[in-house]
Amino acid sequence: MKKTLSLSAPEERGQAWRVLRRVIAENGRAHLRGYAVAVVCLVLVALSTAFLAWIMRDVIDQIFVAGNRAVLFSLPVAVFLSFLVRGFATYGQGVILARIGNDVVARYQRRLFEHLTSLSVGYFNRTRSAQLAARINQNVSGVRDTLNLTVTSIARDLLTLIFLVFAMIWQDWVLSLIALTAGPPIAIMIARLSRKLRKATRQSVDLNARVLGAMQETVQGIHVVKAFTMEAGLQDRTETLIRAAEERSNRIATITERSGPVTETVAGLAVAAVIAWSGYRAIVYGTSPGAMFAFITALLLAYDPARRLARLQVQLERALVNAQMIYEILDETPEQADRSGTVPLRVANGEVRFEDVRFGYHPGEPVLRGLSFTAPAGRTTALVGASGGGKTTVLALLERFYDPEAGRILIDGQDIAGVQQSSLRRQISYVPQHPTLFEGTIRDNIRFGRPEASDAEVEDAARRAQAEEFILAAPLGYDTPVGENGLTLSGGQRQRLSIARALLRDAPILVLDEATSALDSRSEALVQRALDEAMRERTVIVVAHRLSTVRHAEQILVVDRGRIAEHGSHDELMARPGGLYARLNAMRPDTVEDDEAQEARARVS
Ligand SMILES: Nc1ncnc2c1ncn2[C@@H]1O[C@H](COP(=O)(O)OP(=O)(O)OP(=O)(O)O)[C@@H](O)[C@H]1O
Repeated sequence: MKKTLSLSAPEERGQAWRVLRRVIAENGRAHLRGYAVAVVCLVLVALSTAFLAWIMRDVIDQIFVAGNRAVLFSLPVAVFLSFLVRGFATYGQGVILARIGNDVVARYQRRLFEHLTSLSVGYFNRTRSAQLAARINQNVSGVRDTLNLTVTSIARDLLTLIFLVFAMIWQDWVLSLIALTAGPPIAIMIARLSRKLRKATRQSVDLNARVLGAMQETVQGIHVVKAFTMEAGLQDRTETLIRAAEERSNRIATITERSGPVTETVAGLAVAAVIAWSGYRAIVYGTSPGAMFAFITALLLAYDPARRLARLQVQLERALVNAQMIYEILDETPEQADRSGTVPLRVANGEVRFEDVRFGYHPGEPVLRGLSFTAPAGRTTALVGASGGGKTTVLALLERFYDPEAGRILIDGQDIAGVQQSSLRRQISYVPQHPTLFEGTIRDNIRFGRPEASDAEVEDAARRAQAEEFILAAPLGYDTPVGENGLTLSGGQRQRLSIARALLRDAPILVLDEATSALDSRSEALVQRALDEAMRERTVIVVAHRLSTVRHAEQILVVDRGRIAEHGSHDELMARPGGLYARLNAMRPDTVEDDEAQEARARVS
């Protein structure tokens, strides 16, 4: 954003033209026919308007001066007909342009949605999601306006103006010259206003996006807001934003409206000069009043489209800023895009290998510092270690949410950087720490695991994930809609749905980030049973928080500051006195005995 603001004026203008050309190139062709009809309508509007000015000469000279009865019927009918044409043509262009505009909005929404889903996780880390949605919402309408304003301004106002200027020159070229002196000062003024408007528009969109984003985040986190009595504090912070957004909107309105007084003043001067000069000629040389009347009618009629063109230029400027902001999102390239020549991943056993992997989310802040391990096929590998050591990051790299800076990640000997991402992710079931539920029914949410799965398969997965009992107890069973973020479900229930989704996927590799939040013992036991089912006969890499998961893992890796500090089975690692694992275990609030007691409780329930 800063880059754009610091551009020099000609560069900015060049950029605005490029955006305009791009919007037209990308959308114009699909609507060529619609635009052609709209242009015909607009030309009719322009012609009928110019015709009205033209006919005024005969109205004055023939009816009022010459008293010609023969035209008393034909001239009013001609005036009426031109109004009729103008009315229908205005309706036609209005409806057609609105429809095209709506289609353009829909196209950009589709494009943006598709593009956003293709962008890397890193992009969303850098962007506040609520603000992104608000920004898109505001800017998409800008693209629609860019196209429609261009068509309307060129086809209706510019043509009307050209026709009227011809009518004026035809009537009296000296008077036309006087009238046209108003043009250059207005053009210079508009150019200056446009520059100011570009900056204000960008700031306004950003501020409004922050206001809407703040509201959305507050609604989403309403429990925390209330629990921490954050209402007043949040209101204060939002109030600052709202006030800044209001101030920007006022500024935009002031700049936009500033074209009014200047246009009026300059145009008023030109009209006054025309009246003075033509009046003088009528009085001194006795020129026909009809010619003068026709000229002044043309001049007054030209005034409206000229004023609209001046305003349109200003509005177009705003729309182009909006369009440019949309392109800034659309031009964002996915960091993990498939390279050319990638092949599908073929998994035979499902062995996962990290070779000297180095990675950091930000330059100069390494998170993984040469991490190597092998997760044997069909076995469970548990990652344990102090918070912030990089365990979740290991899972994220395996899913290829990010690419390592150095080192390789191999699945059955194939470097995941060289395989198609979709094929990689199809071979992995992912159970995140915080399960996400989407708008739709319980069945829909499980089916995301494998969209082509039958109802019976969905239900089987739910049963194996220990979720069937609460699903059947829900009002509509599997067809019960889940609230936004699954608010109607408990934490444990959400986790079990998330596990059911992974079970349905039935991939050879299971990546599991165990929830740290404590569940009650019955729920915990049910989740554990669901996990045991999910982990059977697969390669499992689990960030383990439950002691039972750790103890049952064939291999435990202790991750410490981005490296594997120790590895082995639970018993092997416990046997190392003073070892990191032994120390970590000593710090755990739940001891092995507790864990066993918990398992016993689970068996009872
Ligand atoms: N999306 C991100 N952007 C920037 N830094 C991140 C991101 N995710 C994690 N980090 C940083 O990377 C480091 C490792 O985080 P990671 O989540 O992998 O640790 P962890 O071992 O899983 O911790 P925990 O047990 O608390 O979940 C931390 O210092 C964290 O601040």
